[in-house]
Amino acid sequence: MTERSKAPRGCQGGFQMAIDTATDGPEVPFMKSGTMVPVSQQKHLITAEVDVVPEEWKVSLEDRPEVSTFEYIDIPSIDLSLLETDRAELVRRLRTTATDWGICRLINHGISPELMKEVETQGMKFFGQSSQEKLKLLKHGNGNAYYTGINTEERRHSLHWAESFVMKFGLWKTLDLDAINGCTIDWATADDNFRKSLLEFMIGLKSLSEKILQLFAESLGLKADFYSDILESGGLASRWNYYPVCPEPGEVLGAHSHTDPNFLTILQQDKVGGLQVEKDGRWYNVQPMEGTLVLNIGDLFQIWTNGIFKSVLHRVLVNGSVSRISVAWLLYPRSSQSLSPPEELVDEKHPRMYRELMVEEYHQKVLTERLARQDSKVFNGQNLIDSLTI
Ligand SMILES: O=C(O)CCC(=O)C(=O)O
Ligand SMILES: [Fe+2]
Repeated sequence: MTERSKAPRGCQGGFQMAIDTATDGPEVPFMKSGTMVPVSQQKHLITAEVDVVPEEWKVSLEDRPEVSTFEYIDIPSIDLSLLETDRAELVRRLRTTATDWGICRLINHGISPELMKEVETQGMKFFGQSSQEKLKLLKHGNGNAYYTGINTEERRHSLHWAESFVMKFGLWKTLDLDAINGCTIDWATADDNFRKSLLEFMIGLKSLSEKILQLFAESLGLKADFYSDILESGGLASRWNYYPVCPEPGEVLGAHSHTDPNFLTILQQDKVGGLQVEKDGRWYNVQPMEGTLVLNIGDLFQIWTNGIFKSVLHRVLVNGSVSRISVAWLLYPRSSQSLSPPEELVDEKHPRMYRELMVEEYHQKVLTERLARQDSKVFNGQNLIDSLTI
């Protein structure tokens, strides 16, 4: 094994498998025949280099965003400074948000504007590299850091107008500079100062997550530390998304509608906008607001709360004049975590909704489902969750 292909500590076994499903996100890893074509034999089309959108990349008519029909309703904003002044109100708001929307904007979350700026700047530098440089980072085997942004002629479904860079940092408890070095070793524009900033960012993210997990537990009437083990034996990954300027923005999507198959996602987006969420059958824009983060509930959280919290369906529109970047931080419980809801969430009025399963099994199902799909629709976790209903 060469130095470069060494896996960062902690990224092994069942956890690795679990993390694979979610970090691939909206990406659908199948080819025409249902088998993967080796990367060396694929005909690459780099999204950013395409002038005329090929027909097969276009989304079907019923999935095309009709911009003129959007209503303006903002997603809820949650101000975490309420922690000091009115904790009960904060808990109440978080519960309503997670139940009604599955998504909110976090204000006063504790991560500094300077660190957020650094993440955005470095992300732009990464995607600004030449295609040649980025193609060196295509996924080979079980890599813990890889680039996706190529589309191949073999694919049948309409493709995402996006490039991504995924890093699987491993377990929270072993998250240190070594883990970051392992994931960024081939990131040519990254330097040690940036790696230190990334570690600082993740420390901030952990402290924010600790607070959020406690508040969510309280909002459900559970012990405050009910979810705390996630920040010990669970893990963290991130997906850096780049949406190049698109010559025909109304005909493609940056990400097709999907739910996140992990537990919780914390998203940083730049000021461009494009993220939309579904609520009661309608799509709403998630307006960017400088310095804030977006928090969204994933599939595992919905199952674990007996369906009280909602894994939100979302998608990304692209635009014709400016590129966009976002960074999604993905939280996972350990693979062997049972998703049976605690007894406090089950009673006669609220019987168990889903059959018994563990994180690992859910992620296996996601992988199987993704590999099996041959039509133009991208995998939607809500259908899979529905299939678990008792
Ligand atoms: O770019 C965005 O705003 C959302 C990205 C997303 O949904 C994802 O990475 O799962
Ligand atoms: Fe997502």
